[in-house]
Amino acid sequence: MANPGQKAVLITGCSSGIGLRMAVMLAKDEKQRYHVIATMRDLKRKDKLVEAAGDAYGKSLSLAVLDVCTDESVKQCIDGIKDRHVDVLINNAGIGLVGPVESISIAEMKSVFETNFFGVIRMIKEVMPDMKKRKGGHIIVVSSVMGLQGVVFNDVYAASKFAMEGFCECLAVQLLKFNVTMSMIEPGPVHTEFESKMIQDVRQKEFPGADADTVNYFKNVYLPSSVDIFETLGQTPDDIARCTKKVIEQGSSARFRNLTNPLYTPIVALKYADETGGLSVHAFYHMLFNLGPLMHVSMKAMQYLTCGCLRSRTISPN
Ligand SMILES: NC(=O)C1=CN([C@@H]2O[C@H](COP(=O)(O)OP(=O)(O)OC[C@H]3O[C@@H](n4cnc5c(N)ncnc54)[C@H](OP(=O)(O)O)[C@@H]3O)[C@@H](O)[C@H]2O)C=CC1
Ligand SMILES: CC1=C(/C=C/C(C)=C/C=C/C(C)=C/C=O)C(C)(C)CCC1
Repeated sequence: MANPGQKAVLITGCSSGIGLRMAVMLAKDEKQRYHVIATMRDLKRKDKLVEAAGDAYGKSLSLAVLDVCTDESVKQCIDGIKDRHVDVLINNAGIGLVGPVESISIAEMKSVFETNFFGVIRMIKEVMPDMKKRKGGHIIVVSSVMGLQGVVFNDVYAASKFAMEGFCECLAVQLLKFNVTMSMIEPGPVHTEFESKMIQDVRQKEFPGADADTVNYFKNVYLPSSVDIFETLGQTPDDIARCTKKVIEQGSSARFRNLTNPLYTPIVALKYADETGGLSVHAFYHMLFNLGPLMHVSMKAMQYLTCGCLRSRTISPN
């Protein structure tokens, strides 16, 4: 339970990655400003979190079960919190999906939306009415740069994040009237289980329904480039946790969109440099299919050309 003066912070998806590091960092806040309700869908996966939390476990960090895909689970978790009082809701739980669209079933696509889109909405619907009544609160959503700029072969994942961006962009305006702040965290590639699950998943699949050329472009052109991007630009989950802590500290003056990776910002900026989409579609095509190994160099060049002005538009983890 939060002590007087402490903020109650509820985080979804704390069994690994970004959610786990956010929970630990906030629970170990030097000024003890937060009580963290770290949630996960399966408490059998709690050991890594409990170990990382150390002394904070049972004091400034408590655990609860929460599956964002189930109405009852969400309601039960929020009902279990004293006065249902959540000051900061961090929607972090999410799943990835890559591959040729032809080989992905509609059921698989729906399960991505069920977690990444409806999961967030389910949480917001449960917590927001109390925040509006209290005239205060902060809703944070871990979106992605892929919620702002699509990446080839990530069609469904990007769509689920775009959907959330649209939803939250609408809601942010209404919430302002109730003194409730909405902030999106927009990481680029981050080294977590998200990356290892993606690689493992691709190794197991045979991509039925997709033609040989498409499978070849996916496996032999996209995947090596994606691995390269993770190696060149990848951030740590601690970087994202630090950015998110800053956003919480900024409270009602926090920005709506918070890009965490200045090295990825030029890629997102292409869209705003040419709103017709011509520039981004053709630049991505060129980078992927024409540059190959030289993509590395061209990304570096783009970063040098754009570094100063764009870096000031990201939230720095340092
Ligand atoms: N890693 C990256 O490159 C990037 C990630 N993101 C976003 O960051 C967020 C966190 O991902 P990340 O830490 O990287 O990946 P991880 O796979 O390490 O963590 C995802 C977390 O979400 C949980 N989760 C999945 N489904 C549900 C569910 N139905 N209910 C509750 N929890 C669930 C997982 O729990 P379980 O252990 O039970 O599966 C896990 O704790 C996601 O929203 C992702 O889209 C954004 C940009 C880049
Ligand atoms: C930028 C870029 C590429 C890949 C980007 C990747 C792989 C981004 C991953 C982002 C993640 C993992 C976000 C999670 O939410 C390509 C297509 C290789 C080439 C064209 C330029």
